[in-house]
Amino acid sequence: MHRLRWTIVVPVKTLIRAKTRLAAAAGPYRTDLAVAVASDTVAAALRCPLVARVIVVTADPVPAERLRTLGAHVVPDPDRGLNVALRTGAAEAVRLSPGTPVGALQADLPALRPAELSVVLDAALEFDQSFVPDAAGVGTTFYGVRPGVAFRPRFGGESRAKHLAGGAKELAVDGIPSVRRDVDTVADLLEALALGVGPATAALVPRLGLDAAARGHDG
Ligand SMILES: Nc1nc2c(ncn2[C@@H]2O[C@H](COP(=O)(O)OP(=O)(O)OP(=O)(O)O)[C@@H](O)[C@H]2O)c(=O)[nH]1
Ligand SMILES: C=C(OP(=O)(O)O)C(=O)O
Repeated sequence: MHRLRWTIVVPVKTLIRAKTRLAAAAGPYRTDLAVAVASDTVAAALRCPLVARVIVVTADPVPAERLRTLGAHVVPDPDRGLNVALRTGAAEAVRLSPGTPVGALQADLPALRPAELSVVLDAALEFDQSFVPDAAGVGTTFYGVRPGVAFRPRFGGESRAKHLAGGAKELAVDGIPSVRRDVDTVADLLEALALGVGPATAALVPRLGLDAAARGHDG
């Protein structure tokens, strides 16, 4: 059966405020790590056959340039919070390709597998609004809508409950660990490494103090 291809909106925080929970482990490489995980996320999304376009929303010129080079379309972030950034990206998606489904994907999924994203996007076409909970079962890593349905992301904090309350369908979570593995802490990063991260994150990992951090407070 013919399947619609998606526009995926990826929000990328200004680097000076990014990945603060990994600051102790990453030290001077904190901003490099934020760019690396976003690069691996965007590159994997662009390799997914059900993705027609990736729109990055950021106010920061450094990830903007890097992610544009990978093939993303970049739009400026109005800097009024994550959900405003996502709605800005979704409005651009509708402007560029009316009638296509639009999804929001967190930027910190360095183990993302294109085939697992395909499973999610295929399932998401069955529902007006749907989402994937993060690995902890508290937050959200993907939220999407069918063409013509209002795009109402509710990311931030306990967003799994917020998306359920907003009427979005929680998609089946089996077999998609790479879509759910967001990386906020050292423990998350170690789990992503066990799944297998993309090349940008893999290149940076030897420089991070992961062994010390895993033994210490943040693990
Ligand atoms: N464009 C944009 N992206 C945001 C904003 N706030 C958060 N994000 C993105 O949303 C996702 C989740 O962000 P957070 O967990 O809040 O922040 P983080 O930088 O990953 O980590 P912490 O600093 O440790 O909270 C990441 O993809 C961020 O890049 C925002 O105001 N604008
Ligand atoms: C913003 C969210 O994620 P994080 O856990 O990265 O803060 C969220 O899950 O809604």
